[in-house]
Amino acid sequence: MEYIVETIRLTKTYKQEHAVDNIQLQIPKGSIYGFLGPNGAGKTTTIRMLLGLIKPTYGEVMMFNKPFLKNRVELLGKVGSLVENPSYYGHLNAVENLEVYRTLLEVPKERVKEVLELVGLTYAMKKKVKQYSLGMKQRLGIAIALLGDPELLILDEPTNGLDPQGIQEIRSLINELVKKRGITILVSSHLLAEIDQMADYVGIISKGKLIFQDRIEVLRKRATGEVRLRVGQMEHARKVALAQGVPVRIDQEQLVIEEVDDTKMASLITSFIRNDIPVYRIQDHHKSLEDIFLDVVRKGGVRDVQEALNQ
Ligand SMILES: Nc1ncnc2c1ncn2[C@@H]1O[C@H](COP(=O)(O)OP(=O)(O)OP(=O)(O)O)[C@@H](O)[C@H]1O
Repeated sequence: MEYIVETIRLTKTYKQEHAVDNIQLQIPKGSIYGFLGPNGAGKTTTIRMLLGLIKPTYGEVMMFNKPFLKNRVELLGKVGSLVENPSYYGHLNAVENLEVYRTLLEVPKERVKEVLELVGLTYAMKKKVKQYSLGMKQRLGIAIALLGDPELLILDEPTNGLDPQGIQEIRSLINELVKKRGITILVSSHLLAEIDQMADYVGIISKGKLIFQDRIEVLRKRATGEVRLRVGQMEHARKVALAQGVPVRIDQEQLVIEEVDDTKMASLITSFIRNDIPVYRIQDHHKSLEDIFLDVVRKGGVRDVQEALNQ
């Protein structure tokens, strides 16, 4: 597998606190890599190191198979980024704003129109940016990031603060960029649902540690189902189930059974009835990715990830 970005034991320490702790990111070429973690987990610090905005305390960033620090100027020429709020001049319109960056990057004049088209802002290109909505400002930020025709686009929480329509627009834009232009995108978020809808790879960071990294399907596959029963005489019911060889646990006053086939379920219910255990409710419960993510983050360790995913 070809990786556009690979970090080797990347670490950033502030006053002995690990903001980023020994992480090995692997971002495959042509992927949308969702970098997921709760606020304060270390996403922005990692991204800042990837872009050379801050220096790692330890470890290394490899980009396009080259050490970042020794090839910084060349490598940054292939990267576009939107980190925190995009900087623009409110009293200028989108074309004028883009022109400022275009001159700095020394790219052809036509590029301004192309990127406006790409992010869907052509219709508002003559409007002063201070009159833009937050979503439009974010799209302008992405347009600026795209000016240099990057091979890698790094977006730090691009949907933060947007309304559902704005979020949807940014999401389609990201998907389109990968499909049409074949670029690689690293996009961070603290919302799993968002990453789930656009990323094909996911890295989960919690308290500075990368606690999961793989294709998003791997995470999804582990979202196995369970059956939840509300019964009387909970402890008695648990013993009856165990005696039948059905592993169960008690959670929130419910009996929880992992994937169990219909025959086994039927005989379990029959046993409950024979034992005078009332069965009030039976529910099929599919663990959502959000449940898994929260489990993983709450437990926050590599061994625990497996545990949480297998639960
Ligand atoms: N310049 C700094 N000095 C001291 N501590 C810092 C500094 N920058 C970040 N931190 C700490 O590092 C940790 C990770 O912060 P970071 O901003 O990378 O998290 P994040 O995942 O991007 O969260 P958010 O989405 O809230 O920005 C936090 O505990 C933060 O307080």
